[in-house]
Amino acid sequence: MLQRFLSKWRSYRHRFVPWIALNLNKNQRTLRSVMDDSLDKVISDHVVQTSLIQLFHALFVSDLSNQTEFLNLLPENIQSKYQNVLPQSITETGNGIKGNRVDFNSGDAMFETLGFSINRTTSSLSLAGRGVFVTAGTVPKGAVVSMYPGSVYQQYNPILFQSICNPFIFRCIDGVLIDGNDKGISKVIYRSCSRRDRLGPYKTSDVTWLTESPLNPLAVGQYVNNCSNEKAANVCYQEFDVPEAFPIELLQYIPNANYGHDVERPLRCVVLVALRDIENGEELFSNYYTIVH
Ligand SMILES: C[S@@+](CC[C@H](N)C(=O)[O-])C[C@H]1O[C@@H](n2cnc3c(N)ncnc32)[C@H](O)[C@@H]1O
Repeated sequence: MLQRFLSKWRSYRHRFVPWIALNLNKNQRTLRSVMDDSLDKVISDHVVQTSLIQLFHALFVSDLSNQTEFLNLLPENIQSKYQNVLPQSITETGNGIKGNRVDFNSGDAMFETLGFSINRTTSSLSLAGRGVFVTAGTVPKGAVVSMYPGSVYQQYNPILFQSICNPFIFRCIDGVLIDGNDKGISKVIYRSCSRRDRLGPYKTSDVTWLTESPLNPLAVGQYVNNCSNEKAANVCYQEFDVPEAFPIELLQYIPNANYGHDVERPLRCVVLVALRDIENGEELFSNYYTIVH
């Protein structure tokens, strides 16, 4: 009996630990099955990376006047990438760049770059709290539509206290956990890990997903609700490890930070990918269970 339970438990590689524990025998029709770990990804890492860089670049450029101090500290070859896109209110002084505040709207940057916007509001499911909706444009099939923010725990990191009554613990296919709770102890831990990992003046992660107005508008994926028999999944989760070559000036929009200070592998992110075209006004639904056979 115990053996059967353990083997079933191990085959649930993905998603929400407490939710799965409570619903193991319910709603079998909402299970997602993949035949092998390697078949879990529906788009390539290259496509994920290109799409994130495209959006983060737009966020950086539309906020350039607030980035001047940071930009001035970057190597010249990186600074020169932004010379052509400096807004008019920014004036060059020698090698450095000085500027006045320009209005910054990350939602606009998202719409202009990706062709859609998303936001959190009351779910269309009763008693499900908030959910994430497409609020402008259409999300094309295969697009990165959201990111799952939070502290990243390796299998050997302790997470007991943070996980008590916490519905936001996401389990990756390899057992890495991401705590996307924006309240309580989870919030305090994320802030301190993010601050710890700064490379001098360079932020390596974003903390604004802990607020109602994240700088990176994709970083609301922890609010996506589970599909049901009536509402099929229109997005799925996919792991993405941030490569070393990721532009340093854009790391500030990554909504994840390692819990441990000595992690030797690349930073884990999780993105949500559209399984079909998703129209303006539709709520995003994922699949909280994935079975790997
Ligand atoms: C990761 S959170 C999602 C965000 C949540 N809706 C909120 O506003 O905090 C997971 C929790 O959302 C709720 N939830 C998700 N999908 C649901 C569904 N299909 N029906 C009812 N509740 C759901 C459950 O309370 C679950 O523990």
